[in-house]
Amino acid sequence: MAQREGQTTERWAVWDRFIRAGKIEPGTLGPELEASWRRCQAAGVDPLAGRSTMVLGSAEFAALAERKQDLIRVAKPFMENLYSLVAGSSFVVLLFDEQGYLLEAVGNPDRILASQDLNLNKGALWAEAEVGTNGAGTPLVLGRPFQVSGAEHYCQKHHRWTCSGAPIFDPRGKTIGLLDMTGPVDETHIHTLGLVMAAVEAIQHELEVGQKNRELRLLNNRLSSIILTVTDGVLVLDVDGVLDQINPVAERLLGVSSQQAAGKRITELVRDLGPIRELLAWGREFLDRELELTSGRGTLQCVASGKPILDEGGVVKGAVLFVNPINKIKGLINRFSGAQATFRFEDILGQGESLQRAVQLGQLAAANESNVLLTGESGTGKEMFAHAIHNQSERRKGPFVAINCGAIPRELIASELFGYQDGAFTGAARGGRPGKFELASGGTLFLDEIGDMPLEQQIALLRVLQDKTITRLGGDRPFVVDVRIICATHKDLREEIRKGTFRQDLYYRLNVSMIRLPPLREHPEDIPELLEAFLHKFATRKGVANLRIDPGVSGALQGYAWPGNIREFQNVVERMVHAIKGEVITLGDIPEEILRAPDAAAAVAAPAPPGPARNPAPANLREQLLEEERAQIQACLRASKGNMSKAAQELGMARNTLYRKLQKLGI
Ligand SMILES: Nc1ncnc2c1ncn2[C@@H]1O[C@H](COP(=O)(O)OP(=O)(O)OP(=O)(O)O)[C@@H](O)[C@H]1O
Repeated sequence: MAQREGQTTERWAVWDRFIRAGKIEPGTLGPELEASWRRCQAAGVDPLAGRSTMVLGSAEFAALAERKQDLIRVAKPFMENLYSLVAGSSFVVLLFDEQGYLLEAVGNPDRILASQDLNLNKGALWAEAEVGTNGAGTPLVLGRPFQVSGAEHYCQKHHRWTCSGAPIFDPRGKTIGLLDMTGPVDETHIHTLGLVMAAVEAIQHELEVGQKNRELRLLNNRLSSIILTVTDGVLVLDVDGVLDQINPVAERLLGVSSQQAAGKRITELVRDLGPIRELLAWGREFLDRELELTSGRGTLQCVASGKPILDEGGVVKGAVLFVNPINKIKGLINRFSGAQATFRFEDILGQGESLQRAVQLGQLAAANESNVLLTGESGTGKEMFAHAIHNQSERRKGPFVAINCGAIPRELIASELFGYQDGAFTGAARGGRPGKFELASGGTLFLDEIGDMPLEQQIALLRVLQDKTITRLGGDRPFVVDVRIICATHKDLREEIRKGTFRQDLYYRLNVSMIRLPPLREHPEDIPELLEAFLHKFATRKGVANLRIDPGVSGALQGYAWPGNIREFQNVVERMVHAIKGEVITLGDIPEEILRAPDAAAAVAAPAPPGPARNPAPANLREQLLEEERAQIQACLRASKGNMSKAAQELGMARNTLYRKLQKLGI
């Protein structure tokens, strides 16, 4: 005690010398204290005062306390704990904010301080520049724990105290407050600062845990809302394969609520457990594997991906499965691969009898489920009919999948049609792949160029048509498929049967409804309508309005045999629209090769459709054109019963021009 008093007196002498003469003998004061005193001096702190004059009003303090509520809530129990160690003494435990405003006090500050009226109240500022070197303001300036005892305080009125303060930091190292223990100077003990530091450590830890908990709650909320809103079925498993949680989509797929599912084993729900076992045992994730889920409504084929849940050490703690019914995937594939029927019967142009007969048969076929065989030359509209039949059938909401049997290498047809299992052959995609039959399930499969299908695939196709099941290449289980077949061919299948390249039994299976599409040369009466429609289509695309057709153009086109049928016709019209300069399509715009063709030349010379056979009557082009013009004018004159004005108007020319032409053409 005598030694401490001695120290106090000595310190007081140092202080006194400094206050009076601004001098400190070397080695008589620690460097932090010396620097602090000099700061106080420079700030003009009155060494004889020491009363806080910066006190927050009640509203300001309420706002500050609200901002600091987390700190106060967490620190308070630790302050009480600290106080309990010195209860009965005159110590107080004080909590400040990062600027030095007093936030909270435990113990009774008045007992040692009130008599001095120093304003150690909540909301009072105890920064160094306000009340000189002290156990709150100075550690805040230093940024580390610090003890100020007796005459180490810059203001004399504080010389009766000992203050031990330690700043409180947030996890990123930012000062957020300060904890201080203040008591009578004669009870100064270096351990007091240690106690304060330990309490600060605990407060910081608690704040960090609170922050982490808040972050975890937020993360958990985010994850929950993702799981609740994703369109995949999500199943969360523990490491033993027991369901922890499922999302609403999985509830629908499995036909059970999340509560009913919790606790179930995945073994009760999935047939082929291979990938899930590896996932839970080794954390080996998998992507887009096919799984069969046993739901309340039976077996559901799904595509699933699995991810392990790992702890920090990389140990598997569970797994998440994302599942989608395979039909949904197929629907998406079909949508984005264009596997949709675009045409309807309304899009099929032509009122000619032969075409209309085909349309009627097509509409009949759409009304039932029987297989359809479309025959006809290339470009006659077989695929268009297949679309239209699908779109008018009960299956219109299902997929329309087309495959051209003539365009796929023979050895790939089977895998294209029936799909294959994982590892079925070298080069097969991992996880296997569904075939067109599976993709078309619930809809229509259009087998184009069926006449080109190799015999061995014809046998397989026949089997599918009989059993309504398919087995993937390399697979051992047959799947039920619900597919309507529409076939098309430009070949004469009876002839192919005779040659032995097409199976008769398959022919009868497919040929339940046979629709023959006439070649265009058999319905040239539809050419004006087709011409009008295609011209309009391509002119609109080109941005040309009011495109007109010269008389005679239709007739010339009607005369050509169109071996490529409506497709060829459409292409020619497109070329003509691209080539024209003005707004009128004239005979001169028709491509040479069409006008030169024997049939067209004959038609121009004597435009009298229809009929498949034409007399070839080659003539030079100029003469043909003149002949055509002559025929048109004569027809107009007949129609107007010799009325020149009416005929000229009909022909789109002035009366004088018509007279001139009559003369020139010798009419
Ligand atoms: N009656 C029609 N009305 C309008 N456009 C048609 C008509 N018939 C065919 N087309 C058009 O002709 C083109 C060829 O038709 P589509 O592909 O259906 O013929 P296809 O008989 O299946 O030919 P291929 O045997 O060569 O595959 C398409 O652009 C189609 O839109």
